[in-house]
Amino acid sequence: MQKTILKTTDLAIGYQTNKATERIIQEKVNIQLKIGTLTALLGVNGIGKSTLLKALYSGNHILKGNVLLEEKSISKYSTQERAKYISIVLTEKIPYSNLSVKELLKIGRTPYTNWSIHLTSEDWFWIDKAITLTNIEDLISYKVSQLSDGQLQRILIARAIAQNTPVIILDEPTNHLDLNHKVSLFKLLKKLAEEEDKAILFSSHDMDLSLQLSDEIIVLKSNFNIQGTSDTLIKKGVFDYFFNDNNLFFDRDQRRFIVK
Ligand SMILES: Nc1ncnc2c1ncn2[C@@H]1O[C@H](COP(=O)(O)OP(=O)(O)OP(=O)(O)O)[C@@H](O)[C@H]1O
Repeated sequence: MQKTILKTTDLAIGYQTNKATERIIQEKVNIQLKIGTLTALLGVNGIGKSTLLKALYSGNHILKGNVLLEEKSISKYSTQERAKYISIVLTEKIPYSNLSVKELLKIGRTPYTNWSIHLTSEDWFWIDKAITLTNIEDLISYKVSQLSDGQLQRILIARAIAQNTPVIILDEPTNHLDLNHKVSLFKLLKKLAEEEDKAILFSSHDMDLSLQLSDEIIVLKSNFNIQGTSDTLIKKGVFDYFFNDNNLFFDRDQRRFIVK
């Protein structure tokens, strides 16, 4: 039985639009992230995936309920303490473009080095491991500003691996990658989850690959959320009306969407 490291309890997420008004994006969200498990977060544009990911790693945008990391409320962790548990890979452009790739990877170790310039052998161990696992040896001396979007994506994932946290959260990690790199990234994340005992959660619009390669899937719909294996969710018909579009049909046998 895999250990649950992060879970939500009747979580409602959203935004304070003005002093008196809250805009609820999702509510009654009860999900779990388990060690050794690769979990995909799926849902149509604007349904609340990024908002949920932010709530999970930072405690922001929580309107009701709780996010529990190791049974303790996420808001009770200091930023530094939390960074030893959760690393995050976001889609937004990063403000480090003058750094070299190696310097960016060193930033992954700051929860342990406290911004000291002296890295220990353990710090170097994790940086080297991240470089090897993500296959970025040839990019190490590049400046971040010289990277393509797809290369930057891999470097940011390497930084998260260097941070060596039990939980890794990624917001649309495959969105700049070609099919070949998408598949190798999915396989890398799966390997990391299984062999390094990590709980990995990523949001994605790559439905077919997510259904094929994830251990668990969380689906957000309007006023509804559900978690399970892809087999369970397919059998329950969760994907049948996913897009609310008559041109798109989910073929349960082929486990993929087909354009009519
Ligand atoms: N700062 C904000 N204030 C108010 N509403 C916001 C804010 N940021 C996002 N939203 C709204 O929250 C909803 C969910 O947005 P979110 O970015 O979480 O969706 P998403 O599922 O990640 O979408 P996508 O797949 O398009 O990236 C959207 O309706 C969006 O307009």
